[in-house]
Order: sequence, then C-alpha cells, then structure tokens
Amino acid sequence: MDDLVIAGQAYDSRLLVGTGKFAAHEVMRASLLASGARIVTVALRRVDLDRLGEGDVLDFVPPELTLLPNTSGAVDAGEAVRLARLGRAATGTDLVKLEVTPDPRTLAPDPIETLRAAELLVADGFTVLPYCSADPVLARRLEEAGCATIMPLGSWIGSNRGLRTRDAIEAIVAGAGVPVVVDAGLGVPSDAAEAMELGADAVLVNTAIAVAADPERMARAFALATIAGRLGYLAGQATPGPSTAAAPSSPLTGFLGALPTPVALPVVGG
Ligand SMILES: CC(=O)[C@@H](O)[C@H](O)COP(=O)(O)O
Repeated sequence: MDDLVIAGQAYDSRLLVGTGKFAAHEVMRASLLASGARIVTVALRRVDLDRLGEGDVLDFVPPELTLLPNTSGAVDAGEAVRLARLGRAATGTDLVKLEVTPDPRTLAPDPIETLRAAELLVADGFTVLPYCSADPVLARRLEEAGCATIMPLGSWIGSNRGLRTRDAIEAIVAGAGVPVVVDAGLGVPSDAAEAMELGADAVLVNTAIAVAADPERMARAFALATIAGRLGYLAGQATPGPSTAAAPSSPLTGFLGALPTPVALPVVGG
C-alpha cells in the first residue's frame, strides 16, 4: 500500500487528471478510466448547472472518482473565492483546486492573490489545493495557511514543456509537510516519472493526455510512468558518477583473478 493521502483521505493513484481540451466527452471519460486516476479536476466555469444530467461535462466524470472543482479563470482572490463557493454549492464538495491566473499570456499563478484566497477559503472550511509558482517560500506560506497540498507548476499550463522547475521542485519537496503535486506543463510520460523520481507525491496532467492522438493510451502511459517514477524514488536512487569516468558494472578484477589457467576447448568436427 502506497496511497496518496490528502487531508486524511487516501487515494490509490498518484496521477490526477484534468478534463479540459478533450475532443469529446466520451473520449474524456474513457481516458479518465484508463488513467486510473482517483481525483479529477473540472473547471467550475465550464460546468453548466442547468444542463446537469443532460450531457454536461460532469455527467461524463465516472461517479466513483473524486471531483476536484477548480477556479480556473479567476484573476484575483475575490473571484476565486466566489467561484469556489458556487462550486461547493453545486457539487457539495469542500475540495477546491485554487487557481488565480491574471496574466493571460503565461497563466502564471499570482502568488499574492493565491495566498490571500487560500487564507479566506481555509477559514471558510474548504480543503484547498493551490496551483502555485515553484517557489519554496510561497509553498511554506501556503502550507502555514492550512492548504492540504502544494501544487507547483512544472512549466506553463498547456505548454507541454516538461519539468522546467526541477531544482525548485526538489527544494519544495525537501521542505514540505503536505503532499506536493506537480501541476501543469508535463508533456510526456517521462516528465511525470521525472517529477515522481524527485519525490513529488503526485502529478496532475491534462493537456498532454487530452490532445494526444490516442488520449486513452496516453492516459495509461502517464499512469504507468507515475508508478514507475514513484517506485524509483522509493527504491533509493544511486548517486550519479562523474561525467569523465566510467565505473564498471561487473567487478572484473575479482572475476578474472579467480580464473584458473586458460582451458583448451575441445575441437569440434575435426
Ligand atoms: C487542468 C488544470 O487544472 C490545470 O492545472 C492545468 O490545465 C494542467 O496543466 P496541463 O494542461 O499543462 O497538464
């Protein structure tokens, strides 16, 4: 058993999946199932409450999965809090993925507004999972504010540029007392493995799965990569050697030294 535990709740998958950008709701549903994810995030602004039960995106999220509404589109703390409260009223969950992204070009999270919103939402009884810059000081402040996880970016949302924040993620992991979920920009399964090998507790992937030629297969690939990276981390990695010298994998001296004088091989066929 190696469950991901968030706010006292155990999940047997360390891959969280987003629901945007899929060509069709049916493809999304099949991909969610293929990913093995237990937590699925949905943008509250995409949910049409009047269409629930009539083909809204939420109708295609398998009911056994935990819904993590997000405040995507919010540009300041006030808007994020309003969206979160609407989401809670509509879905009945206290979980919220806090996103405050005022810059339309980078969708970079606003650290000050994110922290402010986190404080307000925690005080209001939410379980807050904040999307944030890869900044160990901010991560500490969010944790102190009562956030249930820290969700630093790997690279810009939707960029598929991989783990550009590797060093900062390592520093965050080293100091965090809550799960660290690397969120955004993971473009290929090996990016997820890399994040997990660094010691991240989980990863969140949306675009790379949704826009793949075969989203269902890509979802499975991310699932396996997440597991592989986690196992690699738990197994304890070897320290990299210097770039200028090899270290033989087989201890040649001991083996050759133990051999007796060469033996004459029998001649076959004449
Ligand atoms: C779906 C979500 O909530 C975001 O965190 C984001 O969209 C994920 O990033 P990628 O789309 O780059 O995977």
